Amino acid sequence: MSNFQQYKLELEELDRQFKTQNPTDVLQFCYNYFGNRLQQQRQYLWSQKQKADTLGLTLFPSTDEIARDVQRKSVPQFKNTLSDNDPHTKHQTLESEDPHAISSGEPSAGLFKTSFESSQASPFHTSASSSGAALSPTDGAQPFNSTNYSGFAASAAKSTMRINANRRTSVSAEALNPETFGEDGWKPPVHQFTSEQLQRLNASVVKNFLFSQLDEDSLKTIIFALEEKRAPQGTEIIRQGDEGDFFYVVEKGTVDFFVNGQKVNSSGPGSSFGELALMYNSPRAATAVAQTDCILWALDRMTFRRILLEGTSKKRSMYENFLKEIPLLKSLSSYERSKLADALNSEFYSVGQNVVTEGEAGENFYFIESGTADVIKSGEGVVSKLNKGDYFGELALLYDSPRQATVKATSPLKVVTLGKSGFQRLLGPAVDVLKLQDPTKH
Ligand SMILES: Nc1ncnc2c1ncn2[C@@H]1O[C@@H]2COP(=O)(O)O[C@H]2[C@H]1O
Ligand SMILES: Nc1ncnc2c1ncn2[C@@H]1O[C@@H]2COP(=O)(O)O[C@H]2[C@H]1O
Repeated sequence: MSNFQQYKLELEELDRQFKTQNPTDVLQFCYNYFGNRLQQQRQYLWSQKQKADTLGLTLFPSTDEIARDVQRKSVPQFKNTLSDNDPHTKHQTLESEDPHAISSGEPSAGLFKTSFESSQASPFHTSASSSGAALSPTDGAQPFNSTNYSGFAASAAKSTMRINANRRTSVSAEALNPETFGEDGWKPPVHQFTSEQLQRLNASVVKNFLFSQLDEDSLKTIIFALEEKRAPQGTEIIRQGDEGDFFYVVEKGTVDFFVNGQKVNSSGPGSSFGELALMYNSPRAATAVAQTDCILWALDRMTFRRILLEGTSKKRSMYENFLKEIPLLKSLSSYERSKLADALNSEFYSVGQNVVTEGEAGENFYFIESGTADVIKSGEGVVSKLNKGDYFGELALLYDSPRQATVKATSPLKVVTLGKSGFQRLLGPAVDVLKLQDPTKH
């Protein structure tokens, strides 16, 4: 692609995003757009260093500090040079003991100088190796130990907030766009697993609904990019305000979440967390602490963005407004509604079709997104009429019983479905409301 074509593509993309987002501050918007694009390209080229050399691009200014990082073979993070000095950004500096850490309040000295930092190796205990070396069968079963924990806590304290502080940019503005990278040589990490690890992955993580929409190739990519990490009880897995590096799926244990020191949430096996900072390039929105010994599977930021970002953000924006309007879900926080959106799917039924049939086993809970349906009981006929925003199918899931009635579409029907595991995990206090409103008891 010629430089001119590339330039035109950039302008077209900027134009598209401008029209979608209609920003109030035009210069800031353009500034962020190009800063982020540059950051993405440099990050990408670092992973493709050879390609950068061929293009004659000097990626790194040769300061001593940077040379040391390169020698250590740590992967540098290319920052948007602007975020540190962005007048719209409220800076917050966490205490830093790291001599390489750049204070977020410091003015930048050059295009890449202050935007350059070495990524900190995760102090988590890792039992899958990215070097590709085969693991011994015992590797998957290392005991929890306190050294792992203290290492993690010390490292977390060193982080400073640097990217898009206190600001959540749109997902699309930040999304990596493979097309604009031309022939994209991005390669996800490929880890090797013991057969015991593979068994555990298949039994739990692979069934996560976030992965259920993926085609076979994407699913494989995700699975092999996952890294097993163990967090003994009390480990601070994520610290609020840090930048995002990994997305986590919980295989075992419970994780607590704190926002400004207040506990806001906990989640257990089958849940996931750490997506917000990766989706929006924003600082971590909460602190995540292992309430019990946890086994987690971590997915690196790039693989998350390349493979999971689009589906996740599409679902969140698709269902966000709809979920807000459902009375049953009023008690959920907006974050809980986002997590619920991740687990939803849409189904369509034509007039006269049964969505659920009396006496059958039930796997899903339903909300009506548009259209109408009748609830019919054998011997009684139509017992209820359902419209937009109504729900059904809760009884089979609440009581593990067969469907108590048939629900039939009376006009073209669009329903949003939630599977059994999401129903039990994501509805929170709404489950009590469902029990109270049981139609068979009224
Ligand atoms: N109430 C909450 N608000 C924000 N984040 C939350 C909340 N509960 C859990 N989290 C998770 O905590 C994570 C902290 O890192 P992230 O901001 O990347 O993503 C966040 C969410 O996945
Ligand atoms: N009077 C009723 N008796 C039984 N089910 C009803 C009634 N009214 C509405 N329903 C809904 O119809 C659904 C059929 O599947 P479930 O039994 O899972 O859950 C049921 C309820 O959501």
